[in-house]
Amino acid sequence: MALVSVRDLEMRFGERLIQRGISFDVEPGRIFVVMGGSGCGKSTLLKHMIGLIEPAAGSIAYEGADYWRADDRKRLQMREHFGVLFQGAALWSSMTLLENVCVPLERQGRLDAPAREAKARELLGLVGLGRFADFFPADISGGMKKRAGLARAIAGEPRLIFLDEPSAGLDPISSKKLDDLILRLRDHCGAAVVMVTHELPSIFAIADDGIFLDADSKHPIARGNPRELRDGCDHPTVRAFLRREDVPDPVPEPGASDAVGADALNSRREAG
Ligand SMILES: Nc1ncnc2c1ncn2[C@@H]1O[C@H](COP(=O)(O)OP(=O)(O)OP(=O)(O)O)[C@@H](O)[C@H]1O
Repeated sequence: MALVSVRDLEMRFGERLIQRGISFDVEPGRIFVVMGGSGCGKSTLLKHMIGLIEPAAGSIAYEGADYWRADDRKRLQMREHFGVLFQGAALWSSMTLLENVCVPLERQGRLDAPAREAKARELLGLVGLGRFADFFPADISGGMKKRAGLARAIAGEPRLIFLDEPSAGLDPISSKKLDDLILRLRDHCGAAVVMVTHELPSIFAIADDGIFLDADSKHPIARGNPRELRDGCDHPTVRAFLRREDVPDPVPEPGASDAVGADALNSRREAG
């Protein structure tokens, strides 16, 4: 059985449709990437999946249990298996890295204080921050914050890790290190990863599977292994994104004269 099954999901803010017809499965131990241009609804999809926003229609099930039809107790149980790293890492600035990583362990209530601290130190070591346990977030770099955020996200030994643009703002070397770390953490926890990212090198290096959301048509336009989509998908938007090809110029509005159409196209080119 799939770890996650999303079926015919429809996402709206009030009357405004963001996406509809989203269906996919995520299998245990796989890295699944949500792709698409700015504003198509990738982060919104993650927020639906972690229980922050209720779908307008459709379902999201974890190991066969429908999240939004479950009672509060069952939902809480499901959320205990999630590890989440939002954009910006969202560490608590008044706490040291060690204290930040201890928070989910305290919430779980399974370990006493010395065992929590030992576990948090082990996790910080795993992400290469062992020497920085007593630092505050303001005193470390952006890449280190992301790694600390990852340590916190996996502290509760999640079965499912959600990452929203983990390598945004990182230089290519830090970004590559973060990719390697995500693979190691996936292997360490045996968890599945659902990740939003624009970083093509990351997508091709670590994603097993994925979905491509389209802002214009407001539904997914491709699904599958990103490398296979890059090499075999014919949709112009998917090709433009994954192969960095030019997007074809829009067809001029019917009725517009050639001169007006050419002017409009030229001014668009100058503006762009
Ligand atoms: N709380 C909200 N209320 C109303 N509209 C929202 C809200 N959050 C997001 N939106 C809108 O929903 C659309 C999708 O936003 P979302 O942040 O999910 O896009 P995205 O694909 O993650 O974009 P990006 O790649 O730029 O981060 C956008 O048009 C955004 O303005």
